[in-house]
Amino acid sequence: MIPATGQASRKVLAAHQVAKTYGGVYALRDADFTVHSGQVHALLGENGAGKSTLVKILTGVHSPDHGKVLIDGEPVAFHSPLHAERLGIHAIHQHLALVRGLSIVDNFLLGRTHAGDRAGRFGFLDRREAAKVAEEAAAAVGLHVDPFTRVSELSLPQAQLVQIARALTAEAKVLVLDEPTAALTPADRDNLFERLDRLRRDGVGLVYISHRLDEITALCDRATILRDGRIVREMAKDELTVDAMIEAMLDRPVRQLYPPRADGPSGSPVLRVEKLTVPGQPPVGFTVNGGEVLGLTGLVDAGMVPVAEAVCGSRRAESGVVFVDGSEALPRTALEGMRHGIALVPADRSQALVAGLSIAENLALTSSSRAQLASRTRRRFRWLSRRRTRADAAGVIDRFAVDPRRPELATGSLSGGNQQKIVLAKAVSLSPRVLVLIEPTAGVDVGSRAQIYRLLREIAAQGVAVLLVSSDMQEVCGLSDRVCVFRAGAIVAEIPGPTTERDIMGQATRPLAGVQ
Ligand SMILES: Nc1ncnc2c1ncn2[C@@H]1O[C@H](COP(=O)(O)OP(=O)(O)OP(=O)(O)O)[C@@H](O)[C@H]1O
Repeated sequence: MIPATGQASRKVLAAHQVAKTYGGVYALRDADFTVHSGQVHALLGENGAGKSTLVKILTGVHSPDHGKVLIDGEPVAFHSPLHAERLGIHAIHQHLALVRGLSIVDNFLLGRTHAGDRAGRFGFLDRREAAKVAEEAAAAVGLHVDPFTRVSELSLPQAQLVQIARALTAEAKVLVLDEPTAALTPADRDNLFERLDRLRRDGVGLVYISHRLDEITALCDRATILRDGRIVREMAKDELTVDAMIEAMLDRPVRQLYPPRADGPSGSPVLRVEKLTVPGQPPVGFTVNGGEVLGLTGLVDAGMVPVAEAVCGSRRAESGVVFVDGSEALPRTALEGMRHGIALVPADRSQALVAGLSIAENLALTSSSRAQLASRTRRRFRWLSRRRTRADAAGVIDRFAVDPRRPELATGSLSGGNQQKIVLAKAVSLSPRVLVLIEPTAGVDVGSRAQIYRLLREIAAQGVAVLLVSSDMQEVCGLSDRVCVFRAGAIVAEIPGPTTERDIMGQATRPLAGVQ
């Protein structure tokens, strides 16, 4: 295939017969993969298939156990990701790869301050010039902040935008993007795609990982499919339909992504939020009935996340009241929230998991009461408790299709999507009256997403009030019974029944006249 600029496509980066094991288990084997200049190459596969492992080898995060990496046909051994960057290989990883204690501009400058560096713009240390570049690059992806702000003061989506902006200013031969749109609104995503298209036309080779398959169809020139650590198929652009990609990844079709909504009216109000005020936002109120899924959505930082966090107690509200089943329940901590029957699936999965503990141990740490119960039981019947914990975990692994199916594995060693399934399972195991989910399927593969959506419907059908906060508008439309659209911290519209992305965006971007 010839890039749009007319120059011939070159093999800029390649993996040849690459293999990687973790603790003796293959995450990747016999992988041959080539990135061409001027093309967008998708890497597809279920959670745990080996995509991130391949990307980490191609970008200097890990060394392969076998095989080699080649740049422009020459073998290369990266010492570190910064070494790979200096050779023109840049990446936006699924996890945040910024230094949280440093400002945005200092993160932009990291590794780019050497004379003769490929990132020529930062070939000398001029913070003011770098700040200007950082500010412009951030604005171009929809983030308007002071470039001297520390990353630790940003929200997770904002920090992800910084990561994207930093990579886009690099003079890259190859840019690898692992789930870059998880935190983006459709408008920001379109903006990013335009930038990526420009990079493609300039001859940059792009590797793109996403579980949002419509993005692959829109953007990619070819795809490589991984299953259980092996490359099982290559697909050309004209084969990249959503159904064909699902079959290639899962080896089975997914009949229906979103389960049918409940028939008839939902139950009585379970969650009632009145005049809830979080710092810098106007008071808001809404109700969620038992059996109902209420979607909260809007543009990035439209204010729905702080509101949802205040409902759960993971963020302090300034004022307002929250009722669960008619009892006053404005929690001041997440633990208080759990005691009132409110469970949270947070956006940042690292908040909800102890990476060094096993799947079974993380699941056992769900609530103070359960933890106390477990420790009491553990003291008296240590062997029984461990057996029960393992058996509980095995049940969760089956129900949520966690891979690998080994309760004793540390959650830190799971792939991103599988970690997310454990976070969700922890919240569900509390038997909550109100389940609050923030970006619940970011990084989760399409087969597992279908299972999770079915589970959420089942949970709602048991009379639970489900509050879904998501920037994936397809998900909001597919799953919600009703949608509240946020803008500048206020609810600007409540849309009953099935709705469309277009309706939501119309409300999310409407001028603010009349809204406090
Ligand atoms: N640091 C690690 N230690 C042990 N095992 C690991 C580690 N990182 C990954 N693995 C294992 O390697 C396999 C491949 O994981 P990888 O992260 O490459 O999958 P992935 O295709 O990127 O999945 P996802 O879509 O969920 O991000 C998984 O079984 C995972 O549990």
